[in-house]
Amino acid sequence: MSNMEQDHWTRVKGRLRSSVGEDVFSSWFARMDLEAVQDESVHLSVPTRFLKSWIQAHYAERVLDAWRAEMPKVSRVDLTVRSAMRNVAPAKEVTAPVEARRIESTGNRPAADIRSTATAPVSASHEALGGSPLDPRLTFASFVLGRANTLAHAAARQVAEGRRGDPVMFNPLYIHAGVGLGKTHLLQAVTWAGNSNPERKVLYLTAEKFMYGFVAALKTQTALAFKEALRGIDVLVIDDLQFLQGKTTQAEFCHTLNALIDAGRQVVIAADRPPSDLESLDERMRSRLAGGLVVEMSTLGEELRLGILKSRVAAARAHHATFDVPEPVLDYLARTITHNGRDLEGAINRLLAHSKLNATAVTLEMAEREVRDLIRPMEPKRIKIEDIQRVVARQYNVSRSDLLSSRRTANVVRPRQVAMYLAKTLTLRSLPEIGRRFGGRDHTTVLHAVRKIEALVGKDNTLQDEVESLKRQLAE
Ligand SMILES: Nc1ncnc2c1ncn2[C@@H]1O[C@H](COP(=O)(O)OP(=O)(O)OP(=O)(O)O)[C@@H](O)[C@H]1O
Repeated sequence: MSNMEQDHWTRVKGRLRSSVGEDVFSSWFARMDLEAVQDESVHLSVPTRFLKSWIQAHYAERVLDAWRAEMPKVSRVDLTVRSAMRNVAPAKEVTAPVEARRIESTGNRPAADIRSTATAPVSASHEALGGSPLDPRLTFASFVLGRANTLAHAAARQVAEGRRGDPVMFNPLYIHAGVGLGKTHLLQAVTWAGNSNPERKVLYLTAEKFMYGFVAALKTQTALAFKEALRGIDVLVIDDLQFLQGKTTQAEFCHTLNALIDAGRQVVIAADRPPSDLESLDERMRSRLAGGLVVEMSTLGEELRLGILKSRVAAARAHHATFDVPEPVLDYLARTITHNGRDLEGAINRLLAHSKLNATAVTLEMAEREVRDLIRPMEPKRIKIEDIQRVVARQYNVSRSDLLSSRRTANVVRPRQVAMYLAKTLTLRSLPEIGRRFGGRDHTTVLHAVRKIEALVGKDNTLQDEVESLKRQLAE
């Protein structure tokens, strides 16, 4: 690779860093390498499939924009997985991405490596069907109930307790929530409980396992057997659906889902967003997913956080009888570690490690010191395109369907352009996706709107005030 290409690459990284911020950059782009620049194509590589699919789903356009700003002739960016090119280790690759995600998303090894290592026998049928590994601790018994998850829990229980041949009440059951709010816990609880009935077969697969299991099966010509196996089960549980990538895999997923639902089998799905936001799936698929019961688990309230902490302490005490965390310390942790369940678990693991290794009792002072980095500022609210359309429609006194319609009168055109501009600047959605969400418009229409409002905001104080006010309303 020439020095000039290396210079370009350094500058592209600089652009990416300033466009996404240091944290995002170091999480997703720090391990990205430039392989080659050929004519109009740039070849980049990353070390894991997980990074590849994440970058493709969330940052493809930004990477391309950064290259275009540097080298206008670039029209495409190809992303490959380094390990896959240099060494083939299929068994590892299936599980590695999940591990990577767990660690990257917390910056804190989940186990703190002192959690219980006891493994209950995994259901034979689950194993035989090639299900993803199950954590024996993630059961209904250890799932703490609160306002955030009552409905999801009730629906999950209902599915788990169903019997072969029972009419299926809601299909699919689709649970969505932000990172670390208990989706995997609930789905694995369904799997454990469902498989405790010898009559039923419940299969838990991460979307990655579905993808790689399926792709591997295709390569070894056993796709039919894989599909048959899937169809022979009573409940299919799919975790992290947002990672389902690739046209063939998605088409297969749709066939499997349709076949199962039509045959009266239950499907349970979890993802980090509602079906309507799963951009990479086609419209028919999204509506099929939304056609059962869609339940959101919201952020963990303080009481629920306290409950989770207490259950973690109780679980730790089963192996470390002298371990104790005084009430005021638990209250302090529940009040300050607001982010997700994984951080709560990490906090208890650290206190346990510290008190064991130093043979000291847990105090408030120790807790404050040990968990300092888990206390994060509140993340800005994730803004949805629907929210933007609602707030803009209200401000300009038009209806949301006006914004999505083909009407071209001035009182509708300007609000529509403002809404598109906000969708581009406040969300990570791509131009084609925004176009689709605004009544199926072309991406060039969105680009035109974004540029127009960008230019006007610089000159027109009234519009600038309106846009600022909309941003404030959306942040509330
Ligand atoms: N209601 C709850 N009761 C008990 N533990 C919980 C609860 N909610 C979350 N946790 C714990 O928080 C941790 C993270 O939860 P989990 O892995 O289920 O999150 P997730 O929503 O699947 O996250 P991701 O989006 O990263 O996959 C786990 O240790 C889990 O046991």
